[in-house]
Amino acid sequence: MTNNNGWTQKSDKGILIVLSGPSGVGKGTVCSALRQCTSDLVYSVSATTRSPRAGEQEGVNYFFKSKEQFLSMIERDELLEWAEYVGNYYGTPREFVRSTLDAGKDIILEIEVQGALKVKQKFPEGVFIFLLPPSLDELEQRIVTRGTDSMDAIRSRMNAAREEIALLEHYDYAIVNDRVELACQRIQAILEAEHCKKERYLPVLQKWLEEVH
Ligand SMILES: Nc1nc2c(ncn2[C@@H]2O[C@H](COP(=O)(O)OP(=O)(O)O)[C@@H](O)[C@H]2O)c(=O)[nH]1
Ligand SMILES: Nc1ncnc2c1ncn2[C@@H]1O[C@H](COP(=O)(O)OP(=O)(O)O)[C@@H](O)[C@H]1O
Repeated sequence: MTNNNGWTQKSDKGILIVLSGPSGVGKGTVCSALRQCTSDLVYSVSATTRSPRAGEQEGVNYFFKSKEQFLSMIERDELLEWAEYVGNYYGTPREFVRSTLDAGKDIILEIEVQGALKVKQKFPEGVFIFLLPPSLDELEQRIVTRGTDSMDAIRSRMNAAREEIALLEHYDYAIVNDRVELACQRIQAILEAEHCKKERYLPVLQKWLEEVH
């Protein structure tokens, strides 16, 4: 469970966490598990032109948009970042991220690498986590088992996966999703550590430093 490092005075801004990783690695599964055990983490819901999969809900999994609607969101500068991925557009609504961070709450963005790099330019203080599969064979197996993609789409996603993993160096942390609960625990451990960074408590720590000098 994330905490506030035992201080009563909370750092003003929430932490922005970006979780990326190849299609099928288990980002969605790990995020759902995190949702259940980390109540104080807010999830950014993206806009996409991709069609809904069975069971996906508007406003919960994505805001499903036509290409025209998506392009006008770009034009109105409503997206913090956006990217084209395997033939569809995906983007992060900007206002929700801003208001969540301003309210002092942590927010997690589950987005692909190109978008993550754009976010890093705007929020270098964000925490960038890359989720890896135990192996590429296991990754392909997971996409096949999920049963949502055609053979062509699986090939495209595996090609995209290789390109994405090549950009791992831009991330702060690499986590292997061998078992969902372990991957979850690792992300929680990262959040705990980030909450203890001294930079987040400078006004409080300043008083301590004045007392000890
Ligand atoms: N740049 C960007 N990527 C996103 C966004 N939302 C989702 N994605 C990424 O788009 C990719 C495809 O997502 P999706 O079609 O749901 O497939 P899945 O991740 O294989 O289940 C994944 O890597 C997502 O993390 C977004 O708002 N911006
Ligand atoms: N640690 C894991 N071990 C085995 N299977 C997993 C694991 N994590 C996720 N999966 C399975 O892999 C498939 C892809 O997971 P999903 O969350 O849809 O990936 P992503 O959101 O990264 O595309 C799903 O069928 C899911 O149940």
